[in-house]
Amino acid sequence: MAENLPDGVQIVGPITPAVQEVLTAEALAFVADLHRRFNPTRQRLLARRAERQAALDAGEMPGFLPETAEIRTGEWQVAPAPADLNDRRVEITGPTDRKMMINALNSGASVFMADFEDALSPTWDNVIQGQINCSDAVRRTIEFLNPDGRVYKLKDQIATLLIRPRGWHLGEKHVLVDGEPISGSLFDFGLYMFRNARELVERGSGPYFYLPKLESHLEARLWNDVFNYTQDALGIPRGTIRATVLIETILAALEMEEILYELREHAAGLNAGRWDYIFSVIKKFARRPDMILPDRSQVTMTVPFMRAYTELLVRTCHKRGAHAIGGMAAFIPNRRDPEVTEKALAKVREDKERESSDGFDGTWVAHPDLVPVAREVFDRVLGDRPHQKHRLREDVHVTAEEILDIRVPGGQITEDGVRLNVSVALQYLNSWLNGNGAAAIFNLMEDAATAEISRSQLWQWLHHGAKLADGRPLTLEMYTQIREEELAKLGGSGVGRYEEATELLDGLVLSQEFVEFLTYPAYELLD
Ligand SMILES: CC(=O)SCCNC(=O)CCNC(=O)[C@H](O)C(C)(C)COP(=O)(O)OP(=O)(O)OC[C@H]1O[C@@H](n2cnc3c(N)ncnc32)[C@H](O)[C@@H]1OP(=O)(O)O
Ligand SMILES: O=CC(=O)O
Ligand SMILES: [Mg+2]
Repeated sequence: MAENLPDGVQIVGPITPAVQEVLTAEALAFVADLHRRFNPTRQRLLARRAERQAALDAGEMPGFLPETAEIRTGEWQVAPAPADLNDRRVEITGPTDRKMMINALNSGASVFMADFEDALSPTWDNVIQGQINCSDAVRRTIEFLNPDGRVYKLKDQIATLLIRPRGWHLGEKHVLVDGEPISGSLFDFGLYMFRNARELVERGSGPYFYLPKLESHLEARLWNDVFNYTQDALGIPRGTIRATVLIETILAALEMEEILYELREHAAGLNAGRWDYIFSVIKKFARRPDMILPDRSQVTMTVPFMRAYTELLVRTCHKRGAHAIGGMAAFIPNRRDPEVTEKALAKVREDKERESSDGFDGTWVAHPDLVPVAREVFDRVLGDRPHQKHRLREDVHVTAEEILDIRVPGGQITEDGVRLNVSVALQYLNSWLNGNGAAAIFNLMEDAATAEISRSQLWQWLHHGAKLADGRPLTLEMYTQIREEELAKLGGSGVGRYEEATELLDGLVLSQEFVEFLTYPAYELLD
């Protein structure tokens, strides 16, 4: 393969046997073609993100789009769900690690989302091995021998597989097309399609995706164009691909109907991606001294602006015949600590009870031990029905002002909140640099989205000299002292990759400009 590369394609990562297996000349030609066709539009849309950000920085407020009013008032529905995506009451997510994928597929969840995004540190090894694991899962041949001798195999009954490729903003630096990094989205999506689409169709399923971090319906249109082209190129019918879009940016929350409309032939639902949503609220209004969020722990799903967005999501989906899928409660059980587990189960139950009674058709869990509680709660509401789309939620009337009114009643910034953000960000960055994109930190699931909240709050609070509950403003001196103390608690910069994690965090927090994604500078340090 390496000696037979398509014109204009270079591999700049190590050529291991796994790389040779995945990146055949044909596969590379396929993804390079996708990149050449669609990257110019991707670049234009990323530039448009920057323009919209500049307008928000200048004080403009977004709203529902006047130019798409006809889509919102028109009569249309998304395509019906395929049989193996009709009942999605419990969805487990996780990185594309081989053992975890087997555990997730066997977990009793209806769906498993294999994640090349928030939960994955995109090392060269992880993205390539992730493709092999996904292909083996599709063919049901995936097995794993644990160092302790345990053998992992698939059960007869497994979850339906969905794949989450990287967001539009990320590149894959190990493969260059005409001298530039290939789009991470097109690389993950294209390879999965090339290797598995026909096999999935023959098995009576299909290529199913979650689409992350969209900021507008034009970005959904780009995905739709990519889907149509790819299906034609692979000789499978249009509409075979099914995609669930994460509504996890505040700008996308104002374009939910338009996003479903753009993808209507391929749309399988929307998901309320709460963590990136909170991050996006912070990022989009980072320059606004009047739009500062309190401690992360106080921004719960029951604060008014999170209620407004999730209620609108259910109503929008059901009006258009799409599934509404709930998000991730971050509390995770600990098999070695019954008290932690009991608390996690109670918290997750509460979260899933709210979602199911709001009308969601299913939800996410982060750990196999949470599948039973989520299933029990959704079973109680859904019974034998696969979903509850008949609940149109016409009682919901959400205005753009309600989406944008991000005040948290009684919210405060505390020293504990600052410390927690510093410690979580350091621990997560260390984990990510070591190749683990999801980690249990203080009994919570942390991934790229939750870590973004922690580091962006620090930037915002420091940048605006935000007042703590005790009246002190957050200053550079206070941040530096807290960062030193928290780093010392973790063993200091000599441990693991904490030295780089600390430099990264300082860069993100102290920079004059808000860095758009922590993964931009962090990826430069990744193998
Ligand atoms: C904001 C968002 O985007 S949310 C979606 C993205 N985030 C995620 O998907 C996170 C998914 N969750 C995880 O990665 C993990 O649960 C973590 C990192 C939070 C905790 O992992 P661990 O500390 O290893 O958990 P723990 O030790 O309790 O694991 C017990 C067993 O469950 C397995 N397990 C834990 N989580 C998962 C999962 N999500 N999928 C499959 N298996 C899992 C472990 O592999 C382990 O298996 P074993 O007994 O066969 O060895
Ligand atoms: O991807 C999910 C989120 O909450 O972010
Ligand atoms: Mg997310």
